[in-house]
Amino acid sequence: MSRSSAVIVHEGAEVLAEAVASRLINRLADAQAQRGEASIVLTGGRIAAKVYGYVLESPIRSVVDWSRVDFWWGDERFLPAGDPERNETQARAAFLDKILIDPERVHPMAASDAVATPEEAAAQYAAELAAAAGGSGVPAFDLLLLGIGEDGHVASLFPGNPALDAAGAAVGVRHSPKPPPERVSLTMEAINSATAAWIIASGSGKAEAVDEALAKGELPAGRVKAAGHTRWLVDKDAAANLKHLEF
Ligand SMILES: O=C1O[C@H](COP(=O)(O)O)[C@@H](O)[C@H](O)[C@H]1O
Repeated sequence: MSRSSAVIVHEGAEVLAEAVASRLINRLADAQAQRGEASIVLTGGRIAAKVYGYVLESPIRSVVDWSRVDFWWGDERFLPAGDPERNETQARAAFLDKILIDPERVHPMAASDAVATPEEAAAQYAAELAAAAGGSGVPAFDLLLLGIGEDGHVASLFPGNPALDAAGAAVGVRHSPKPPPERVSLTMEAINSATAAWIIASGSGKAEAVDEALAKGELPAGRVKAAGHTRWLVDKDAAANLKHLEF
């Protein structure tokens, strides 16, 4: 599989979210056409919530058999189950609780009322990933979604945090500059093993991070290079500093 990367600029946040939702549905439908099942890694954040809303409302939603999709998470805030700040809670409220899925195929990261530490949650997640991959490593995700922070973080891999260079599939994160301080994340290695990684960025607050990551390959976001393709799906505000692009 050869790695490729591209940037696709959209008019605004709503167009971006609707377009990503359509792409996502088609990507999963194609995977199911080939293998009978599909897998997706979900992300948290504001634009992701919009995307999930558009998936739910999409007229083509039924081209995917959602009961044969495995749902994983790229990162999680280490908080009690059901906490509104958990990425799992957000995705369930936005679409998972409203479509026909197989609960056995939903793989949330452990909550802080289930395990004692983010490291324990990460170890448990790595074991679940390895089991799904047939014994070790991570499954070849058909699609991995990522938001990007103003500081260029992806998943819960923050600039300068030791978790950024962690080995293995998942890592416990401490001292996150963005609350809550304790989190769980896929490692960069696991992220980059995905068949497709899409970084979704909306708004002027993300413009600097998008530019630094793309132009200089810096920041955690600049290290995302999926095994198959990497797509930067952005709106005009987030792309505003990309001087080499005309749009
Ligand atoms: O904390 C997180 O932030 C990022 C980006 O969120 P946004 O609201 O600024 O778009 C998100 O991608 C990540 O999953 C989440 O845990």
